[in-house]
Amino acid sequence: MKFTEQEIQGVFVIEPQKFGDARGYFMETYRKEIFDRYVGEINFVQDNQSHSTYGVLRGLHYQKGNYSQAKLVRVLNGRVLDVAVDLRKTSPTFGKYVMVELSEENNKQLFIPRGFAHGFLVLSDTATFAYKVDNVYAPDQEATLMYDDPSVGIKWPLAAEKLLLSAKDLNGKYLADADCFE
Ligand SMILES: Cc1cn([C@H]2C[C@H](O)[C@@H](COP(=O)(O)OP(=O)(O)O[C@H]3O[C@H](C)C(=O)[C@H](O)[C@H]3O)O2)c(=O)[nH]c1=O
Repeated sequence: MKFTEQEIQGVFVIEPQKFGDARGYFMETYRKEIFDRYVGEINFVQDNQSHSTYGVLRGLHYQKGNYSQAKLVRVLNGRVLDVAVDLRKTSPTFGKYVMVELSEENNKQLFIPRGFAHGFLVLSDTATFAYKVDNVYAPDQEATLMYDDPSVGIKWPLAAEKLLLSAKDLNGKYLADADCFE
């Protein structure tokens, strides 16, 4: 299992070892003792899974304050562009983002610490997305950072008219008004 820290400190791309044979393949996708050695102790408490079609953009979401969630995300089927935006006010990379292609082909995972907005854009016909979080769902603490915030400047490869977003995601806040993290 290979861990590569990204240009935003604390964000890691993780690449599991894949064992192929005539039947198919096997890989360990998470082992706490290894993960904690590279990332620091994280106690995941909830697993999530979503399925989306081409052009769906889910995000950019986060839970406010102490309800914030660290996330370990991966793609079971398909291909997505995964994005994490640093919302930690004291961070030298505040307002900056990491964008990583996660797919069933590259088996890459992304670890996103607490204090980030997270989302992804589906680039395959469909995509099944699975992830662990270290804080349970708190719907009344949810917030959305607008995917098209010019002050963040995320370079999505699809034009806005080709995107499919939920009503919630079309009515988020821009960075200047967002509930960021101390
Ligand atoms: C997140 C969540 C949602 N739900 C229910 C609430 C809604 O009835 C339904 C769909 O929720 P939502 O539209 O918020 O789902 P996504 O747009 O995929 O939200 C996720 O999108 C981005 C990528 C994230 O990183 C977050 O984990 C999460 O906000 O699932 C639950 O019951 N538990 C949960 O933990």
